[in-house]
Amino acid sequence: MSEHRSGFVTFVGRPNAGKSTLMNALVGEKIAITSSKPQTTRHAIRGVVHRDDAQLVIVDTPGMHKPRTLLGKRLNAVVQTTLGDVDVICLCVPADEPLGPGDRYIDQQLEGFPRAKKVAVVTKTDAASKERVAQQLLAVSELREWDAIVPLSSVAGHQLDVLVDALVELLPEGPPLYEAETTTEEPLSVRIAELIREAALEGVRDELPHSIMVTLDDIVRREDRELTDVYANLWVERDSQKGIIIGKGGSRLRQVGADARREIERIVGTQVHLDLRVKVAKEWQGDPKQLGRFGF
Ligand SMILES: Nc1nc2c(ncn2[C@@H]2O[C@H](COP(=O)(O)OP(=O)(O)OP(=O)(O)O)[C@@H](O)[C@H]2O)c(=O)[nH]1
Repeated sequence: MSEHRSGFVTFVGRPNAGKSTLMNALVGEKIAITSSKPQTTRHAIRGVVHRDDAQLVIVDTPGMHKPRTLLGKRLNAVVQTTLGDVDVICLCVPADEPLGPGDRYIDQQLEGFPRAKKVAVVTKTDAASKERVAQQLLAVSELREWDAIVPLSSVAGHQLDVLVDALVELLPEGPPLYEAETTTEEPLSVRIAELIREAALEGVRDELPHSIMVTLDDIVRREDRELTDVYANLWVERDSQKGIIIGKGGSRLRQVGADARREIERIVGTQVHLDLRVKVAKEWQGDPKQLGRFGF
């Protein structure tokens, strides 16, 4: 039997390419949020895939895009640091949309990381015809010399094992880096904040998704009963957005709270009481002080 392998892998690709969904499918536990809104992933989240012969540590990155706001610039800096550290970079390209300037821009950025092996992943094959998938594989293969090219569907669960095999082969030999039970390093507070943000993103449009930020004041596990109190703030940039989030008579906020609570209960393992306050941080995406407070 060959030696044990271990190392770091990250997924890049334009917004909505299916990176978060793929990582969740690989790790088998919901740790990165997914939504139909672009650019919802803001943290470098690690998931760990365990096998007898290998351990694959997956680092999720914010979408790589041309920065327009200060937040955009800081997010890109996170991406640069992440990519400098990993063993394999996977460029995700959806099968159901033609290759565009966004994909080429990111592909060109990969030149800056010569140490990493590079894998092309054609995602969402369930959403495209066989011919379309074949065309996309051809188009992708013309971008560069890849170490591997894998078409797959995270939703249908097709070819995920093929990707894991290909990635493991590209990892250096080394011991396991994490305990066998570990599936994520992300602190509980960050996971909870992300679940609330995911619930809040449901059904909102235009610029609002990017204006939403969630912070946690406290998580208190009651001693006398199976209950956890979560104190959270949902930040928006303008008073008008506050109204949208809260909804008529508070109806929308109640829905967000109920949706988030269900997901939080799954990861904390007790009932949850969620105290969710909506607050305004004026134009926080362009305010260095606010960005610092939010951890960017
Ligand atoms: N049909 C189909 N849809 C998928 C698949 N994978 C992801 N999607 C959908 O594509 C959309 C984007 O998926 P995400 O995983 O959030 O994409 P992302 O690349 O992480 O997006 P950002 O966080 O914006 O960078 C969601 O609506 C997913 O449900 C797939 O295998 N098949």
